[in-house]
Amino acid sequence: MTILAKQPALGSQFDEKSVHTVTEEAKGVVLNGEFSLPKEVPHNGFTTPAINSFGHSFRNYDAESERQKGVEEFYRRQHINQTYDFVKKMREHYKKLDEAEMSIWECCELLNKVVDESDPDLDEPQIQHLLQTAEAIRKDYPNEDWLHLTALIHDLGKILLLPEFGELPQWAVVGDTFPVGCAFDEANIHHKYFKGNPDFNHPAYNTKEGVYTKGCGLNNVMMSWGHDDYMYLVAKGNGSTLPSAGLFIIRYHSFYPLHKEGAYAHLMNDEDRENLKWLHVFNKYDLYSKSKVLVDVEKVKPYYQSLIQKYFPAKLKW
Ligand SMILES: O[C@H]1[C@H](O)[C@@H](O)[C@H](O)[C@@H](O)[C@H]1O
Ligand SMILES: [Fe+2]
Ligand SMILES: [Fe+2]
Repeated sequence: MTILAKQPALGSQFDEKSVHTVTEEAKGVVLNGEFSLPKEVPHNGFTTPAINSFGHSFRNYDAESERQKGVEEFYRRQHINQTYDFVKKMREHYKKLDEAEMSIWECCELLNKVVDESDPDLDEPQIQHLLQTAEAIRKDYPNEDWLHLTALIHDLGKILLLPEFGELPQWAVVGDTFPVGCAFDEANIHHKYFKGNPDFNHPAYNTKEGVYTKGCGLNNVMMSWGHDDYMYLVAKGNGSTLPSAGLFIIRYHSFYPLHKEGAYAHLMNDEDRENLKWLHVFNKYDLYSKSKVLVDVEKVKPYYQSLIQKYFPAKLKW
C-alpha cells in the first residue's frame, strides 16, 4: 500500500466527547444497456441458520447481553452525530480519493485489523466475513461472477476506522444507514436516540420528504456516512465495470430500514426498484453466512484475484 500525502487529519472534531452531544423470483435486470442479468433469479439451496455464534437470533437488538449494551451505545452515538452537514463534509473529503493507493486484495488483508462494534452477530475476522459471504453466494449463483466479487468487497470501506484512512469513529463507519435531510423513520433501530440529533428539530430536514422529492431516486439522497457510500465512491472513482446492481448493493447494503422494513420507499425510482431485487438476494448471504466454519483463504484467492482483474484496475485510489 502506498500512503499518499495527507491533509491534516479530519480531525479533532471526531473526538467522540467533543462532538455534540429473491426472495421472490426477480425479473430480468437490464443495466446501462451493456450488461444484462438472467431473466429469473434462480432459487437456491442456502438454508438460513436460526441462531448466530452467540446463541441469539440474528439482528436481535433487544437481547440482554454485554455485547448488546455496546451495540446500543454505538447507535446512540451514531444517531446523534450523523447530521446533514456532517455527511456533506465527509463525502466531499473522501470523494477526492487521496488517502492511499492499493489493490483490492491488499485492502481485504488490511481489513483484518478492523473490529466492527455495531455488529451483534459477527465473531470472526472481517476477511472471513467477506469470503464467507462470497463463497455462499457463489455456490447458489455460480454464473453471477459480479455478485461474488460484490460480496467480497462490500465491507472494504470499513478501513475508514484505520489511522491511515482518517481513523473515523465507529459511528461514522459501521452500523445500519439511513437518509439524512429528511425525517428519521421509526423503522431505524433504536430510533429514540435521534432526538439528540440537531437535525431532528430542523424544519428543512424533519418532514417526510425533507430536502428531497417523491421518486427522486436514491442517487440524489444523502445517506448517513459510512463504509457503504465510501466503497461506492472508491468503485466509481476507479472506473469499476461492475454492473449497476453490484454498485447498488455496495452502496445500500446497510440500509436495512429500506431493504428489510420498506421505509423510505417513496424516495426510490424505477432503477432503484430493479436493483433492490438483487440487494434482497445479497442480504441473505451477508447476514446469515456469518459462522465459525472458516474459508481457506489461500485456496480461494486465485479465483477472486481473477474477478478483481476483470472488474477493477490493478491499483486503486482510496
Ligand atoms: O457491515 C455492517 C455491520 O455488520 C453492521 O452491524 C450492520 O448494521 C450493517 O448494516 C452492516 O453493513
Ligand atoms: Fe457492511
Ligand atoms: Fe457485511
